[in-house]
Amino acid sequence: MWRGGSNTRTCKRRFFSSPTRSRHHRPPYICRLHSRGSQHLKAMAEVDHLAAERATARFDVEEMKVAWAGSRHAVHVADRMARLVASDPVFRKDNRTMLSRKELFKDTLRKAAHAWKRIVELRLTEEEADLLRQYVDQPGYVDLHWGMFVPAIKGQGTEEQQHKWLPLAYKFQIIGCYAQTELGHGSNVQGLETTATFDPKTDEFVIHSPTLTSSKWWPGGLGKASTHAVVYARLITEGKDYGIHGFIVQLRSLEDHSPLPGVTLGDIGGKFGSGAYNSMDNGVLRFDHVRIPRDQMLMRLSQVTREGKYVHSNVPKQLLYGTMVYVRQSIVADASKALSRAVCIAVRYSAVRKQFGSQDGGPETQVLNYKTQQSRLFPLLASAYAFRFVGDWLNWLYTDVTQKLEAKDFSTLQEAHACTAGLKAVTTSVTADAIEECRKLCGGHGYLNSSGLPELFAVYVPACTYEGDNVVLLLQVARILMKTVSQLASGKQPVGTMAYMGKVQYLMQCKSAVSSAEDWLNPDAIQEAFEARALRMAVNCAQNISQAASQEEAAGFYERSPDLLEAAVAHIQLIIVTKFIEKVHQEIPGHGVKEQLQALCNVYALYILHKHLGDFLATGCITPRQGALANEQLGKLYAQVRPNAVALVDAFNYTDHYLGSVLGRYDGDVYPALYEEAWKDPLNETVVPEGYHEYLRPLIKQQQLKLSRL
Ligand SMILES: CCCCCCCC/C=C\CCCCC/C=C/C(=O)SCCNC(=O)CCNC(=O)[C@H](O)C(C)(C)COP(=O)(O)OP(=O)(O)OC[C@H]1O[C@@H](n2cnc3c(N)ncnc32)[C@H](O)[C@@H]1OP(=O)(O)O
Ligand SMILES: Cc1cc2nc3c(=O)[nH]c(=O)nc-3n(C[C@H](O)[C@H](O)[C@H](O)COP(=O)(O)OP(=O)(O)OC[C@H]3O[C@@H](n4cnc5c(N)ncnc54)[C@H](O)[C@@H]3O)c2cc1C
Repeated sequence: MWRGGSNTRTCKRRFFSSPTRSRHHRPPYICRLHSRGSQHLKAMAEVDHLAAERATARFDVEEMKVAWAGSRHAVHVADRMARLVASDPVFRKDNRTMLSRKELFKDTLRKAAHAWKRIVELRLTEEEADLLRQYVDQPGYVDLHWGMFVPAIKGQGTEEQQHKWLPLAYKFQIIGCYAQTELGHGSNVQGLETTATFDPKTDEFVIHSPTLTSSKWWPGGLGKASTHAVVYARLITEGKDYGIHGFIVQLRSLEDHSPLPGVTLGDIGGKFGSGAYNSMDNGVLRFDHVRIPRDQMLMRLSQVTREGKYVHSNVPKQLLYGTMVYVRQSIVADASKALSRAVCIAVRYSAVRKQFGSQDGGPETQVLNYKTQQSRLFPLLASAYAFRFVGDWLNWLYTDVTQKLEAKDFSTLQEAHACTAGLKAVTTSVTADAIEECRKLCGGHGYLNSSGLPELFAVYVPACTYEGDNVVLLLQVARILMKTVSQLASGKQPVGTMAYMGKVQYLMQCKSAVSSAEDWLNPDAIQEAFEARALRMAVNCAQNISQAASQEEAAGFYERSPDLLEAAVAHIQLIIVTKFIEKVHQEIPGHGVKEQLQALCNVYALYILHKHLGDFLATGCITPRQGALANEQLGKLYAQVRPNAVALVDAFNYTDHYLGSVLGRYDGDVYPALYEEAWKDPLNETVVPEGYHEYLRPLIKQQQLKLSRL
């Protein structure tokens, strides 16, 4: 009966109804846990398996938390919001990868509603509310509502339009998304096909999807949740196509959520990974001559008059792309969060995990002590810090440019575009690859969902594509680099992050003075090598393009685009290194904090130099010997980081809830957690699996029968 009986009875039921028997069948460790109950678990949680690691840190972790978060206030608020989320059972997420798509989506709606309830009840500030949503850590329609719909209205709506729509959005009386991408075009925004044709008879726009490929496809929150969208469509008036513009369109009834007449919409289907981005209802949308009032065209940049006349304000057309610029800078800030989570898991687990080295019965070696582990992991740790600081700087730049735009100063628009596009591309590509590397650094256990790494990767990796495919964005940077190089001859001095190109005479011929490994600790030596490499790569590309004299410039650019991509990456890496060096030059309080950041800055720079040694050598910035010295210094830096590694990830100040990883637990008590987690899998709900009677038993019996006949 027990073995062959109903396989739908759960283990839980059996354990409680027949303790003796269940103990017999239940894995021994679980029995021990349950018999001792929560007291035992509590006692276990008090053991800090990483205490010895924490004791070797040579800096003040609390002060490093401040350096990471940006201020004492930021640490305090983040801490409060993280704990608020972690202690609320509604925000539980450990079961997420086991939910069906429908359950996961409903769970997301529930969490979003509960988060909003808490935000209102506790009267949280905008800063606190943003953090709370971040710690809920589940992609959902609210990301697009707050992250793109509201900013699009703020950036492209007139005062009057903002006055009308923003209060509705702020109180969730409407839910909005950002509907730009179509089935046929995403990267090429000018190629979008949806039309918005002005009808002067009724003072309305007619929104229409003329082809299958014009169907809106991908917008997050569109599939099931949104009532409204900012829709990007070709504006046609007086028979003329004026290109892409934004329109506020209602999609669903505010009474029963059904699609409005002429609107067809739904979810586009399951996406990569279990759990992960499947909590988001990315959607498809088609319009069949849907009419909206004229005043629902976002009219800050250009207008259509009552008579149907098109009027463009005296501002650059690219301001239409402002929402994307805003989100790209947020994505850079987000990269350091995702990367630091993965690194935190891999560092803590590497300190716990031991393999080999105990021939004489002594302790085995912590895998974190292997030089190969360090050389793979510490550059990622350094990158997390580097991205954090360049993200802060980019946020400053964005705010500065926005203020200038308000004052009708458009001089820094190109700089904002190049920096947001390039940094978004480099930081997301590195982070996605780094999460996967962290999974490998955790060996087999990293492949388990309970490590948190597979889901983190699956959620993160589309960042390389959304908000602009990374290659497309880097080519934008390359174009600006080529423009800047071409202007050098005319004596125009480049500004902002391109200013170094003004030192062209020097940087094209300088030779690095490094003669010992320690010389690479000099920030000037690093800065010079990175500047010379970036400039020489850009100039080489420009020369190659112009030498293809038979070709048009655009054709030359197309031909050389793989090299241009590398030149753009070199330029962006220079920005990251420069901003890290500038950060370390600042006053940084706290015992040993500045020294640790200095070491990480050097790790980041020398790792990039080592990884891209080909570029540095090919452009003649450094000699092979100097390259070898950089690698030698890198090894010394890894040894310096090693005793501080666990404390450096503690400084991220992540709760176990937010990390969502049995391998990255703060207390390092990994094995009982892994063991316990396994038994939560739905497959373990029954001892005998479903399907046994249909498939396994007949197979075994058949074989037994055959054998018995022999
Ligand atoms: C939503 C969450 C918000 C915050 C949370 C942060 C945390 C994030 C975590 C999770 C959130 C996940 C949410 C994901 C949501 C995803 C949304 C989307 O994907 S929305 C769709 C995004 N689509 C794109 O990015 C499309 C990319 N394509 C383009 O941007 C353009 O087509 C282009 C590639 C730039 C080309 O444009 P175009 O053909 O018009 O022009 P060009 O000829 O190339 O250039 C003409 C000149 O314009 C300049 N330019 C181009 N872009 C800009 C810009 N943005 N700003 C300023 N200037 C720009 C360009 O340099 C040319 O200049 P000149 O040479 O003429 O001087
Ligand atoms: C998870 C997710 C969420 C999204 N959310 C939204 C949303 O909320 N709203 C919205 O409007 N959109 C959204 N998008 C769409 C997203 O913005 C686009 O997918 C993205 O801009 C890339 O465009 P594409 O899909 O057309 O790629 P494609 O351009 O078709 O890219 C395909 C390949 O072609 C290459 N390529 C394209 N053009 C060039 C070129 N000029 N030179 C060299 N190579 C090129 C690319 O590098 C890539 O390798 C989302 C996408 C994802 C994956």
